[in-house]
Amino acid sequence: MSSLEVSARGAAADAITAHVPTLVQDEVASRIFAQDATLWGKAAEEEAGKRLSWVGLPRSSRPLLGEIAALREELREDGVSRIVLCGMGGSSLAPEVICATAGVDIVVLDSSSPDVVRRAVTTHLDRTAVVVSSKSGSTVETDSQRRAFEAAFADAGIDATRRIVVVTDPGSPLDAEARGAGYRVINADPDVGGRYSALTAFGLVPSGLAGADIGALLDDAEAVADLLAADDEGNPALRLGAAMGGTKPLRDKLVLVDAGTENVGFGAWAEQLIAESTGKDGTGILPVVADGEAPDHTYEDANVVRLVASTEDDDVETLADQPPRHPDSIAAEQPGPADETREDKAAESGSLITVAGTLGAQLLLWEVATAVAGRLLGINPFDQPDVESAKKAARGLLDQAGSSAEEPAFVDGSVEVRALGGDWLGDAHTLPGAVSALLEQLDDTSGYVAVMAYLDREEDADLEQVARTLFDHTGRPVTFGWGPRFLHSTGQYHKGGPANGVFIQVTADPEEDLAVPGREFTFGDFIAAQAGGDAQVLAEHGRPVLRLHLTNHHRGLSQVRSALSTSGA
Ligand SMILES: O=P(O)(O)OC[C@H]1O[C@](O)(CO)[C@@H](O)[C@@H]1O
Repeated sequence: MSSLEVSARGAAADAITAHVPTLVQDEVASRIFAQDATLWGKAAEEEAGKRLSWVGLPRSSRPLLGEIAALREELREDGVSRIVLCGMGGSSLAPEVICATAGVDIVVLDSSSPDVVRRAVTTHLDRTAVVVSSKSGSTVETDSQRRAFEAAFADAGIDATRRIVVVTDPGSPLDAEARGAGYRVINADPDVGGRYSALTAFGLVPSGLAGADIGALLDDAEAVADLLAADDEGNPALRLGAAMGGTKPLRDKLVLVDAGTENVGFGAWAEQLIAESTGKDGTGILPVVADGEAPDHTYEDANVVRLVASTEDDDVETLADQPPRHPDSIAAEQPGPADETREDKAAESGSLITVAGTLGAQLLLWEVATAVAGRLLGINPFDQPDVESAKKAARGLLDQAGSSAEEPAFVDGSVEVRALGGDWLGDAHTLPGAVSALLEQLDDTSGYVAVMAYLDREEDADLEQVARTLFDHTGRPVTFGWGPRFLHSTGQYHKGGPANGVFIQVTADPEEDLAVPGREFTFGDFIAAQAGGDAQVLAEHGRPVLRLHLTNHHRGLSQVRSALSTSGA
């Protein structure tokens, strides 16, 4: 059995029938693996020309294995048993999934919350090593986190050159600075973009140091490389890409449901790959990492992906076994009412894709499929033009650090309420009323709700449940992102994708602020500027944004959870 299987039903299967023959005829798969930059149009050619090296990583990354193993041994001999990874988006999402799937511990620090950073730098520092990962070397979150660790190691009398490992592109600002500081530096392949970097040093170094079997990961990816490069109608990546980007009308909400996959937290990694690759020029695919069952998502623009366990071969047919669907064969395929399951019903009315495969195989599968979907959508899957706008706005607000935020529309208990992006608030004067006013802006055939919580994803984890209650109430897809982590994932889509999102932002004063050594701003200034900057840019794009700021963390959070969970939502 191949370690990679895909099947599709409903609109997704029709998209496969409609597009795969042409993709095969145009030799798209083999051209991707030949790093042909012309596949996405003239405007994308320059960027694509330096962003396709990921197709060779299962082989080209192998020299890293020995270096990482030796470094892991050296650190263990130095008493290290805790690995902290400082990195955003593509510099941390893959190690998070790789380690969770391998069952090894790693602390992923992808927050600028003072309370979160303080916890990371003050816990078991004596047995901690830190991987600082940044492709550009200029991501402010990662730079600030590094500074905090450097200060902590210095205060503890620990030699940072023995405890800080840097992963960055050759020649980045961080590359020179880290080498100058005497840190171990491992350069990554510069011709791979962040969200495609799972099998580069960005994915492998932190995961290997944490104890994951990264050799097996590369083996699993290599085992399917030829299958994914084949100009063949059975190619799972051509089929998944067609199913993702080729439905007609476009089903642009890709609902990722964990239906038993062994790849823990896979949706969080796929979310950045898909949202940041496709969400631009007013189009794109919005990943919706959903809890619950596939059949819950029956809205017309849903394309549901069931991520099943590799061993479930009775539920999944390799597409090579499933003849391309022909319109008059569709009726014959439908199971009779008697033996219809909820899945069948979902498939008939909607669009259902089932994917199984080892993590290594799926990392490569989804990278190829996203590139194929990008071609069908007519966008450049390798740039992220709108991310910079939020970073620029945040920098502008940082320059005004300390100045008070604009006055709230009103305060309800421990929550300051602000409404941006239009005068949709009306006469609402309570938190539930403001939530109702925002949800009235939601288009009931194409809209989505994005909850963006600049809070502590460990301590405040149960807030994520509001995604389900808002979905139950609105019947529309709801995404939940922790800030600023989501800014490097769905953030691009929110600003560059279709203008049909409504946004709920939750921020809070920190328990205690934390200085960023060597900077005029604190972590508290920074995360507030990131939230303010993103809200500002969303509003400038005409998106309605409800900003909720907790003046008392516990009481405010309880009010927000209630307002987003009651039927009044
Ligand atoms: O690895 P870097 O350069 O720090 O960038 C982190 C992330 O930020 C982005 O550049 C923008 O979100 C992502 O594409 C990238 O994965």
